Amino acid sequence: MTEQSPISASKLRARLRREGVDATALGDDPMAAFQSWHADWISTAPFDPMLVTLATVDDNGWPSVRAMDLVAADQGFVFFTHGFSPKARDLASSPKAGLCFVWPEIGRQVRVTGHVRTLSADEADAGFQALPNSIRNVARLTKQSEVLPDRTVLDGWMHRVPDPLEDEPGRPDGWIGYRLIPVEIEFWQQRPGDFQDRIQYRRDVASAAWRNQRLSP
Ligand SMILES: Cc1cc2nc3c(=O)[nH]c(=O)nc-3n(C[C@H](O)[C@H](O)[C@H](O)COP(=O)(O)O)c2cc1C
Repeated sequence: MTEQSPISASKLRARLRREGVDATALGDDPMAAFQSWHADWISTAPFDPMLVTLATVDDNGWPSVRAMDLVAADQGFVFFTHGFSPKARDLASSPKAGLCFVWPEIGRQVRVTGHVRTLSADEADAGFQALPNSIRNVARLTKQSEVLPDRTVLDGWMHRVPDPLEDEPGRPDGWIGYRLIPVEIEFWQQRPGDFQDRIQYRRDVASAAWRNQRLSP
C-alpha cells in the first residue's frame, strides 16, 4: 500500500478561500463540522496538527492562555494536563474555558467556548497510557508550573535511572483529563478581499439544539 502524500496547503487554501463557507454546507452539528475542518487541516501534514490555545480565568477574573495539544474531538474537546497547574486551579474554580484553533496555512480559525468536565478515571487512564513516554515521565516526576530554584533540578530528573519496576507506571495522582463541552463554536474562513465568512453556532439552553448565525468579518 502506498502512503498518502499530504495535500498542498497553499492549493487547499486557495480553493477554500474561493469557495467560502455557509451554514448549509457546515450542517446542523458543529462538532461534525469541526471534525471535517480538522481532517482538512491534518491532510496538509502540519507540524503540530493537534495544537490549540486554551484560555481559562482565575478567581480574580484574570484570564490566561497557553498552547495545548488536543487529544480528541468527539462530543467535546479532550485535553490533558497536570492537576497542580494554574490552569487546573482555574478550571476547578471556574469550569468554563475557551479554545482557539488557528490554521493560517489554509486560511481558517475555529473558536470554542464551553463547560469543562473532568474525565472519568478510566478515560484518563487510557488517555495517559496513549501519551509518549517522555511526557508520562515528566508528568510523574514534576509538578507543572512549580517554581524551581535552578536547572539542576531538571538535570537530576533527566538523569534519573528508571526503576525497572516502574516500567509501565500508571497515571500519577496529579494528571487530569478534561472534556470541554461546547456551548458556542465559530468557524472562520478567509475570503477574497478579506470579507471573511464567519458562522457562529450557539447551543440553545432550553432545547439543547444548535442554532447558527452569520457574523460580520
Ligand atoms: C506545542 C505545545 C503543546 C503543549 N501541550 C500541552 C498539553 O497538552 N498539556 C499541558 O499541560 N501543557 C502543554 N503545553 C505546555 C503549556 O503551554 C503550559 O506551558 C503548561 O501547561 C503550564 O500552563 P499553566 O501554568 O497555565 O497551567 C504545551 C506547550 C506547547 C508549546
